[in-house]
Amino acid sequence: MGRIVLEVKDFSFKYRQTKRKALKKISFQVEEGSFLCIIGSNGSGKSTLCNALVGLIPHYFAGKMSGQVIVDGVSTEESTIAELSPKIGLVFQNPFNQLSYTAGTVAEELAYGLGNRGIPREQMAEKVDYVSKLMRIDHILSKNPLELSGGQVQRVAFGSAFIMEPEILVLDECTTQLDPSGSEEIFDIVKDLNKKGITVIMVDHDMERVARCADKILVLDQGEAAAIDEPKKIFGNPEIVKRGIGVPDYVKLSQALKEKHYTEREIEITEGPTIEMVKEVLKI
Ligand SMILES: Nc1ncnc2c1ncn2[C@@H]1O[C@H](COP(=O)(O)OP(=O)(O)OP(=O)(O)O)[C@@H](O)[C@H]1O
Repeated sequence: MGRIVLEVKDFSFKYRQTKRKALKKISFQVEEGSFLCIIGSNGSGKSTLCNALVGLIPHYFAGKMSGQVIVDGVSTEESTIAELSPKIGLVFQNPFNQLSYTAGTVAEELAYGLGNRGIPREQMAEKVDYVSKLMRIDHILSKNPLELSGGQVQRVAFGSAFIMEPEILVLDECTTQLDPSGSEEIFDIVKDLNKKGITVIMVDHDMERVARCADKILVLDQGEAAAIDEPKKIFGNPEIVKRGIGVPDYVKLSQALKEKHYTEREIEITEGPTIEMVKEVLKI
């Protein structure tokens, strides 16, 4: 087992304005360099958990919390957001929430966090150049961030989180404004970053993608952690699948085949990670 970079211990949170707890006694650990996907139906607490992981809870959102989130050995409650930012960064679900609203250009927007960290100008320019090329926004560096399309803002939002080079990147449904090919492009970047050693925690509704990317999946259900396990265990477990989460097509396929009593010998299976999951569902 690898080094634990993030630990959530018995964590509960209730927003000040609501009666119901948004998160209830959540506990899990994340290994360095792994890829955790968080899934669950609307309102199950996914964004709240993201806010807690990066310290926005308790430092920004008012409410009642108990338990702990420990990032790289340090409790988020006892650190400031600025102290946490080299360790863990969030790409917001709504990319407009990521904008500083003080930068006049995309280049300034990307450099905003670096400026706060006191990075020298020359180094800043190099980082802006690298990240803008990676995110394919180098052609809009001189534009006003408020005049961009939703998809462009999403790329800028991602770039401004990534430019801070956090050890853990938390992505809360970060491609909702992008078309399918733009979305896949961002996920390819995310997978690449993960291969280079960055720990990724990603909220996503696309179960095919979740099954493809995740080392582990955390299922949230009405603020509770219903399960945390490998994709094939999650999608192969009918009890978990009942909890309002979508199911990848190959799981539906393997379940249909199972009902018709097909066996492995009768199905011509090509290679790929999903085959393991088909087998898990078929128990073959
Ligand atoms: N800023 C807030 N103030 C008060 N209550 C909030 C706030 N954000 C979320 N909640 C409440 O917390 C609960 C969990 O919401 P959350 O947004 O974390 O769920 P989610 O799983 O991310 O949903 P979705 O899939 O729709 O994004 C909901 O009952 C929601 O109304």
